[in-house]
Amino acid sequence: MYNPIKTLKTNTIGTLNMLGLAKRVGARLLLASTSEVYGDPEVHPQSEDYWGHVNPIGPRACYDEGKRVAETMCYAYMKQEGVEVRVARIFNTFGPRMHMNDGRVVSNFILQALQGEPLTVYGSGSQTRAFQYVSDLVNGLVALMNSNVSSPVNLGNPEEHTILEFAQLIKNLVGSGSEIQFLSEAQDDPQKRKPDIRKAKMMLAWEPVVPLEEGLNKAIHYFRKELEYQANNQYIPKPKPARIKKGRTRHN
Ligand SMILES: O=C(O)[C@H]1O[C@H](OP(=O)(O)OP(=O)(O)OC[C@H]2O[C@@H](n3ccc(=O)[nH]c3=O)[C@H](O)[C@@H]2O)[C@H](O)[C@@H](O)[C@@H]1O
Repeated sequence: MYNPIKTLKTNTIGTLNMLGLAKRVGARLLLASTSEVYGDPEVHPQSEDYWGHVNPIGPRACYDEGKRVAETMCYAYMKQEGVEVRVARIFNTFGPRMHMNDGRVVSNFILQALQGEPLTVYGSGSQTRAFQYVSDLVNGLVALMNSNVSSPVNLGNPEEHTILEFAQLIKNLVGSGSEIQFLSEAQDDPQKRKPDIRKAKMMLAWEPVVPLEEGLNKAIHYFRKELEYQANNQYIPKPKPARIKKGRTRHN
């Protein structure tokens, strides 16, 4: 996490401000919550009624607890002030136009594979994740906002892989000769994660439709183009033309 305190402020004060605004203008509020509210789960797959297993003082705490209190605030405003809320618990998502260098696994592995660098697996790589393509998520968010479901809903793709399998898959799709490098494991890294999406299926008639490989190929295509663009286009800042007042000459 780049800036834990700003992360905490955005999730708490930011959500509080938005709930206040929603109350004033009578808007329906969508909270982009996260699978991280389940922490390092002791229940698998994770359904919405699981309360989670979060270390409140660990390195992920400002994000996880920030999102948990954001959910708490949503339901306080709903009960006390009648604000309409929709809460999506978003599981790992990827796709074109994701940030190249945010350090998450999809962007890291694709960039490493494209550049012939080692793919950095933290720990043994036996931890699991399930990745959904961005357009599936967007369809789920639209369905949720248009529904009358005010309780939290998981949005994710239940196809689960180990991180090592995932590294090998990306390496193959890129056609890369990169090695796989094992680094020390991340502290408090959730060991298993997979959404139970029965609620979204039943109440929103939603489920992911984009197969993992198809989505990854689109993301790889995007990253390849970005790298080419960056290699061919150095950004050279041009000074703004001096604004000279009429009738007066500027002497520097
Ligand atoms: O989408 C989610 O639910 C959450 O996913 C991420 O958390 P995380 O699942 O840990 O995502 P990554 O940082 O992409 O890591 C996934 C796994 O890959 C591993 N990893 C990551 C990067 C890397 O270079 N190598 C590597 O092995 C991590 O240790 C972890 O086990 C984000 O940090 C959260 O913002 C988000 O809410």
